[in-house]
Amino acid sequence: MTIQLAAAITLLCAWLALVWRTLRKVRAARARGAGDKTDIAVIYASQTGTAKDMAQRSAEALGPRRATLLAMDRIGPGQLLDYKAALFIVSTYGEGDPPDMAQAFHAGTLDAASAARLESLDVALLALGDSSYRHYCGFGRSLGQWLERQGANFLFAPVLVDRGAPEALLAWQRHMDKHFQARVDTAEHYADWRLLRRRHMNPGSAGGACHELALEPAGPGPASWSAGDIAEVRIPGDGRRREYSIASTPGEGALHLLVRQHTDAGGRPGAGSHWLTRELRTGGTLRLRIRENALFHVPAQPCPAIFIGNGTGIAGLRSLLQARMEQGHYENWLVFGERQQAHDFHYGDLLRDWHARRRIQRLDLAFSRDQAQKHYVHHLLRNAAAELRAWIARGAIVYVCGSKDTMARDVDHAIRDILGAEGYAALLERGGYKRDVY
Ligand SMILES: Cc1cc2nc3c(=O)[nH]c(=O)nc-3n(C[C@H](O)[C@H](O)[C@H](O)COP(=O)(O)O)c2cc1C
Repeated sequence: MTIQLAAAITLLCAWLALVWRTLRKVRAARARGAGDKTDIAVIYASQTGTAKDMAQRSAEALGPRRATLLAMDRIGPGQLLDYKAALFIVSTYGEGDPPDMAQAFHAGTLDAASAARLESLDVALLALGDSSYRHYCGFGRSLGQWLERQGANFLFAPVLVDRGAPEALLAWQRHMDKHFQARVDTAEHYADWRLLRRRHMNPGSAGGACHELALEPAGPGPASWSAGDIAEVRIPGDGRRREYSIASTPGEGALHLLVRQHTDAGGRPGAGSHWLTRELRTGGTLRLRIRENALFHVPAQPCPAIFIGNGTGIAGLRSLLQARMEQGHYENWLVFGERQQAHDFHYGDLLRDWHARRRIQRLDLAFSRDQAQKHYVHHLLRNAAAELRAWIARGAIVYVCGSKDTMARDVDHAIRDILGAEGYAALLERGGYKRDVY
């Protein structure tokens, strides 16, 4: 064989290999449905919807041809290089932990050796948190450090947002404008809502007075929300927003909130709860917006559901139960705790009626001060361990709403003990454990 012929064959082989590789890439991209793939990924990790909302607004500003909006459980660290740029918008939970939807991504980043180097990736980070927590923006910061270690190119320094601070959101808006010519809407879209009625729910209680507020939009158009969503309320003359679980469904004709009067350490009334429960007059208006709490909605399918809560946590559970009634899904188990049955059994008549009519199959109540020995919801769960296992084996979803540092913590320990490490992990894995705790 002459040298020229050998060279020609080598060239032909190289060319064929190139054609084959290109075809394979195109086919793989088609298989991923990536024919219309965008350059920018807007990736969010959110528990109660704030980060998701800001991610949606950022993706909208970039436009669908440039940006793809992705929940963090839809992408792994290994797929980041499918994009030229990744914008991360994440919140922090627990003790500096990631939101539930970020657990798998987070686990992937802990194994730094296996993840790709990210030198070719432009990144930006918006971290939401609350500086009254010890690990302020803990997950956002550790994500930022990981991105840096992988060599990603930060377009601008991470932006940390303390309790929705408008200045920080404006900084994000400015950066997005400068680097992407995208104008993110950071305005808070509050609307006027009118107070229709207010009723005192727990006269004679040893705890703070609890009031139910019934509200309707003051402007035109029907209001819409899903059971489990959160109402953010602005109090006049006070920069901070207050968050309340919505206690009703739109089908009931009004938006209900359960507000407990708070007093600070010096016995002074809390500004927000005081204004809502005392100063706001019937017929008066307040500024409110609804935040979707997508991880705390009822399932569409008729699987069993267990609702666990204490105190004003009954608000979120009540709306979920009402939604279940509207769906005709009656395999419900409610575990509720408060202080005294005579004063603190919020929605007691309704809940007993649902129970009597088998709309709630099982109703377990713990009134801590009705007997000498303290009795709480986690005790009820431990006493019903076998049944809890059976419900969960049948695919039950567990909802927890109420106090984070006491009830939710103790309930979490009880559930772990009852299910064992494997059962607990499996419940998390299938998205069967939903919490709205504060
Ligand atoms: C139970 C709970 C735990 C939280 N833990 C932290 C924390 O450790 N560090 C922090 O900065 N913020 C913490 N936060 C505040 C949230 O990160 C903050 O409210 C954020 O805006 C929520 O965003 P999301 O709605 O997208 O989940 C916590 C909030 C809750 C309700």
